[in-house]
Amino acid sequence: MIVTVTANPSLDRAMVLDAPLDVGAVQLAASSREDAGGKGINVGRVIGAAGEETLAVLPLALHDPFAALLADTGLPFHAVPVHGHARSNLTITDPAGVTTKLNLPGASLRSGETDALLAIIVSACEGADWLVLAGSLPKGMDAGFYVEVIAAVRARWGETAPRIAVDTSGAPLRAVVASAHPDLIKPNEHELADLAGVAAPTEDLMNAVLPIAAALVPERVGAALITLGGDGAVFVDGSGALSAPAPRIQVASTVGAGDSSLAGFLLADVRGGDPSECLANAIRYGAAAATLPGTQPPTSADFPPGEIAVTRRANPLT
Ligand SMILES: Nc1ncnc2c1ncn2[C@@H]1O[C@H](COP(=O)(O)OP(=O)(O)O)[C@@H](O)[C@H]1O
Ligand SMILES: O=P(O)(O)OC[C@H]1O[C@](O)(COP(=O)(O)O)[C@@H](O)[C@@H]1O
Repeated sequence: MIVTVTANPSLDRAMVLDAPLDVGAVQLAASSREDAGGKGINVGRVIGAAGEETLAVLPLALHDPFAALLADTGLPFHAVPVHGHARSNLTITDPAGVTTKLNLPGASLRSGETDALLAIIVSACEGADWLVLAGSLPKGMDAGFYVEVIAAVRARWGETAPRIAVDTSGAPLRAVVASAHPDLIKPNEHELADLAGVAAPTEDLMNAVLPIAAALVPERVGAALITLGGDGAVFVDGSGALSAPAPRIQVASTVGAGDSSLAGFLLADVRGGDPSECLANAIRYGAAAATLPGTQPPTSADFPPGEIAVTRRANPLT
């Protein structure tokens, strides 16, 4: 079972343009769709669509229009009652597949609501294989919330605690890496560079991120899956490093591609795959997500054709 946490869910509105985005002009969009989004929800939807057991934990206000969209997904969820409505995030995709994302900070949680969220996450982890802590934290929430969650889950479940994957950025990611030793992190190249305090690489992404990721593993994190958009992904764990290029695809919307990669990785892992199979599945799912409009969960029917070539890499630090 894979439990996902989305502390800051988002009603994702995706607009498709039939001409490049003209900043400052009035422009007619060709189409639009709305999805119940947020990183943990997206991960859970992919896992559920693949037939594996999953539970999404999230804060949700009574009468929030987000609830109807979430119910439509069929994703099993446990909602913690809160006052603030889910934010809306806007994505604009042009004919070349260039995606512009405008994300809101999300409504603050009151302190009792944060405590309730923490308690529900801990109890939801009973018997789980993985706990996925994904996305930003709502405005005003302490950047150490995920650290607190990880400590509480491990204290409650001890030897039987799930492995913990974290897909976040900025201060919450720094806090987790500084003190919580997650089993897996999934930054992209920008989030990894920000974490390491270096400029984000702009070329030769695989070779650029390998030493940055390797410096974190295994002292600070058990493993790192670094996704690189159309350049593929890199995986580093205690036994070494792997890389795989992304297939060439027709991009519809890259929203949810990173979440789908993480879901693909975890799906292969819970089905007994080795790191190479997990990385290949991450690439397949990420690329499949990018071919779908909006934030839709891909399935194996959406996989791009062909094999994913995984390469074992020399340790860049030796
Ligand atoms: N333009 C693209 N072409 C092919 N695959 C892509 C493309 N963009 C994303 N992907 C796939 O999705 C994965 C995750 O994308 P990425 O943009 O790195 O995630 P994030 O949304 O977290 O930044 C990539 O590793 C790749 O497999
Ligand atoms: O929580 P954050 O970091 O603000 O991101 C939320 C947004 O990211 C998404 O989860 C998509 O994430 P990815 O494109 O990185 O896979 C959207 O559904 C949501 O609008």
